[in-house]
Amino acid sequence: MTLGRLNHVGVATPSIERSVETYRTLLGATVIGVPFDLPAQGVRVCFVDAPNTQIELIEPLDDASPIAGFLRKNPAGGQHHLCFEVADIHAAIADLTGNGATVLGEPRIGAHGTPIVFVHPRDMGGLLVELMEESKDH
Ligand SMILES: CC[C@H](C(=O)O)C(=O)SCCNC(=O)CCNC(=O)[C@H](O)C(C)(C)COP(=O)(O)OP(=O)(O)OC[C@H]1O[C@@H](n2cnc3c(N)ncnc32)[C@H](O)[C@@H]1OP(=O)(O)O
Ligand SMILES: [Co+2]
Repeated sequence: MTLGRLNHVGVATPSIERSVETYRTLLGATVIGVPFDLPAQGVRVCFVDAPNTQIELIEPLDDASPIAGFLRKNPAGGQHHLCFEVADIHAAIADLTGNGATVLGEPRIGAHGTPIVFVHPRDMGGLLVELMEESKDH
């Protein structure tokens, strides 16, 4: 596989509303999306734009959400994952598994409407990595 651009930095938060206010007032964020739910992934999402990438604020929709588990360990929230773009998610999965990495589950549609997968943190030095198939319409 070929590592593509950093699409977003996933940041877990107990409150998207409070986090948006912090990014706006402390960091001067101006382009802030409308929060939306992704029930299939158990998260509520809000994108904050930076010139070269996005912050993906993610809040748990329920106790079964992976973000709920993260917040139980990190109640204030914090950096959760990095998401890189790939040209072909299936080719990337084949390369990763061929190199012994653990890909978590099957590709599913992520917050940008394209297929995503996650690589287990133990394969990436403690970093949760999301791979997102780059959108074909650009
Ligand atoms: C809508 C999709 C959206 C998008 O961009 O399109 C998103 O990004 S949604 C993001 C939320 N979804 C996910 O995170 C799905 C993938 N995550 C998982 O499958 C789990 O969270 C997993 C496997 C990373 C951790 O599972 P779990 O929390 O149940 O297990 P543990 O707590 O025992 O953790 C095992 C091991 O991993 C370490 N860990 C957990 N979370 C993270 C993290 N975010 N970053 C780094 N490391 C993490 C945890 O500390 C444990 O380490 P150990 O040394 O074994 O104690
Ligand atoms: Co993400």
